[in-house]
Amino acid sequence: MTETVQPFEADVSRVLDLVINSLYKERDIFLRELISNASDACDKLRYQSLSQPELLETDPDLKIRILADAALGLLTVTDNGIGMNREDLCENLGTIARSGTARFLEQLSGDKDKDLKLIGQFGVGFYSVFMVADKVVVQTRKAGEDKSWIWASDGRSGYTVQEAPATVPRGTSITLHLKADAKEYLDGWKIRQIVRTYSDHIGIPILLEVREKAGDGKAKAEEPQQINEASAIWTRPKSEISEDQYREFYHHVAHAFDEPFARLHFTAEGVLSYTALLFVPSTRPFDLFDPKRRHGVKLYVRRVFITSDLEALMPRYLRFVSGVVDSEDLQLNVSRETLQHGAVIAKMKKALVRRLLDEIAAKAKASTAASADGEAKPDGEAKTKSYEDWWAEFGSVLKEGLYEDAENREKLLELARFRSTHGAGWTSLADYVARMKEGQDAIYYISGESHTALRTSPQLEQALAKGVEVLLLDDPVDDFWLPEVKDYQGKPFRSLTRGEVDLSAIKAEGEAEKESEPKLDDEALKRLIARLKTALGEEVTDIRSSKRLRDSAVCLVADEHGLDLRLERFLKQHSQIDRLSKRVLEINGQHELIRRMAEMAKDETKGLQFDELARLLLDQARIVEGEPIPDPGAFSRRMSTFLAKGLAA
Ligand SMILES: Nc1ncnc2c1ncn2[C@@H]1O[C@H](COP(=O)(O)OP(=O)(O)OP(=O)(O)O)[C@@H](O)[C@H]1O
Repeated sequence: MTETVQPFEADVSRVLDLVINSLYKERDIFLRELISNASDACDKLRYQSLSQPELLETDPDLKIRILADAALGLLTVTDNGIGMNREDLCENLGTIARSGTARFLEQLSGDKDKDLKLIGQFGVGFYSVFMVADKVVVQTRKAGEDKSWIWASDGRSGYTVQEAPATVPRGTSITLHLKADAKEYLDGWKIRQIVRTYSDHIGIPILLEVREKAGDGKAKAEEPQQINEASAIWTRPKSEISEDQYREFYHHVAHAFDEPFARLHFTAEGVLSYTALLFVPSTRPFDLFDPKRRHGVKLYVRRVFITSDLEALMPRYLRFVSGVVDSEDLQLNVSRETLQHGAVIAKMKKALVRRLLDEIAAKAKASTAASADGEAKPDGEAKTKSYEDWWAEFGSVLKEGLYEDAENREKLLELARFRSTHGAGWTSLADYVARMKEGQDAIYYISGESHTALRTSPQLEQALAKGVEVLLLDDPVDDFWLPEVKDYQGKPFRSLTRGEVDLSAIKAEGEAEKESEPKLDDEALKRLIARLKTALGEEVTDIRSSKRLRDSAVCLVADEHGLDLRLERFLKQHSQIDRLSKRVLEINGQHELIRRMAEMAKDETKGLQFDELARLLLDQARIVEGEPIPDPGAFSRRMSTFLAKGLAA
C-alpha cells in the first residue's frame, strides 16, 4: 500500500536546507541526535510503565542498538522505548514542534558564519540525519498499541507514512541509507569515537553490531558489543567526569549547544537525599520569554525519569537552568499533582535555588577578580563569558526574582548589575554604595527606554554636577521590582523623576556651584510660578522650582505618590491604563529663559505672549521626556513665531 507524499511544514523545509548546507563539517552530530532521542524515548517508557507495567511487554530491558551494515550501506539505530503512532510521526517528524523555531528562523541573517553559530545553539534534532543519508526509513510501534508504522523521506520532497505490513517490535528503528560520501559511518571505530565524544553520559546500554563486507560478498557479522558505560552521569563521582562529558550531557538535557556558564553537581544527604546536576547556560535560549517554554530541570526518582516540566522544582526566574535532580525519597508512583504541591519538592527547590544563586555569585566574584588581574587568560578559559556579559543576557530574567522571591532578595541584589553614570560599564550595588558621597543617603536612579539616552536627561543635571552617581535603569522589569524592594543595605532607592528631590545636603568636592550666575529670588520665583499656573492651568498637577536641574530650563517629574514616568508609559503602551496622568513641571530659576519669563510676567501687555511661551516650555519638557505632545501643529506654530522674533531682535 503506497501513500501520497505529504509535504513538510514550511519551517521544516527551511531548517532542513540550513542543516544540510551549513553544518556539513559537523555531520557527526547526527548520531548524537539519534541516540539522544532514543534515550529520551526509553526514559518516557520507563516512567509510563510505573503505572502500566504491561507496556514493557516481554522486553523490559531498555537499550539502544546500532547496526552498521557495510554490505547494504545502511546504518540503523533502534530503541525499545515508547515508540510513535501515526499522529506522533506526523507531528514530530513532519513539523517542528519546538516553540522557539519561528523566532530562531527570524534571527537568521543570511551571513553564513553568524547563522552557523545560531544553528549550533539551536540544535537541529532529527533532521540532521539528512546530512549523511539520502533516504531515511523509520519503523515504529508505540508501547501498548498494535499497529506498526513506516515513515520514509528523502529529506527533500516530503514524507510518507503507512501502516507496516507486519508488526514490528515496540519502539523505534531508524534506518539511514547513507550517501556515497558518508560511508565512514559504517566503520565501528568511527561510531565508537562519536559515542565516546557525544553520548557517553547516556544511562542505558548502547550496543554496536558491525557487519562488514566479506571477500565473498557476504556479510561478516560481529557479536553486538556494549560501547558505553551506561551509568547515569550524575551518579558517577565528580573526579571521574571530564569537562567534555559534562558539556555533552548539558547539550543533551538542555537541547542547547553552547558552553555552560556555570555548573552545580552535588549530592545531599540527611533529611532529604538527592543528587543534582544543574547547568546555567551562557547564551540566552531563543524562547526564554515564551510562556510555553519547556522547563529545563528533569526530575528522576532513583534513576527513573519522572517528568521534565514540574514547575514546583525551579522558580520562574531561574527558568534558564537545566539539568537533573534525582531524588531518593520520593515514591516512584506518586502523581504529578502530589509532586507539584509536595513538601519534599518544596524543600529541594529551596536548597537548589540557594545553591544555584551561590554558584552564580561565585562566578561573579571570579569574573571580577579575573578582570582586576588583567592577566591574559589561558586558552581554555578564553571562551568563558565575563559575568557582566552573562548578566546582559540573563539579568532581566533573574531580576524577576526580586519581586517573586523575597527570601532570596538580598542574594539577588548582590548579583544584580546596572548601568550608571559612573563610566560606561556595569556596576554592582555594593560598588555604588562604596562610591556614595558624604551626606548621600539614597541610591539614585532614573529609568527610561535606553541607558544611552538617559545619560542626557535634564533630571540628572544636579546629580551629575555634584558627582552623585545615578543608576540608569533601562530594563522594563526594573519598574516592577523597585516598588517592592525599596532599599539595599538600608539605603532606599530614589527616583530622580518622581517626587521632590533635594541633593543640597550632599557635599561634593570641587562642586562647581553656578554661584556666579544670577538667580531668581524667592519672591520673583513665587510670582512666576503663580503666573505659569494660570497659563498652564489644568495641564499639570503642580509647578515648582527645581533642585535637580542645572543647565536645562524645565523638566517633568511624576508625583511623589504616582507611578514613575516610564512605568506609566510602559503600562499605557501595553493598554494596562488608558492615559498618562498629569505631570509636575519643574523650572530652573537659574536659567536665562526662566529669568526672562519672570520679567515678562510683570508686564501685563505681554500676557498673551507669556501664555504662548509657557505652552512651548511645557511641550519642550514633554519632548525631552519622550512623551507625546498633545497638539504638534500648535507647537510648531509657536516655535516658528518665537524663532522669527529671536532672529529679528
Ligand atoms: N526514537 C524516538 N522514539 C520516540 N520518539 C522520537 C524518537 N525520535 C524522535 N522522536 C520524537 O520526535 C520529536 C522530534 O525530535 P527532534 O530530535 O527533531 O527534536 P527534539 O528531540 O524534540 O529536540 P532537539 O532538536 O533539541 O533534539 C521528539 O521530541 C520525539 O517526540
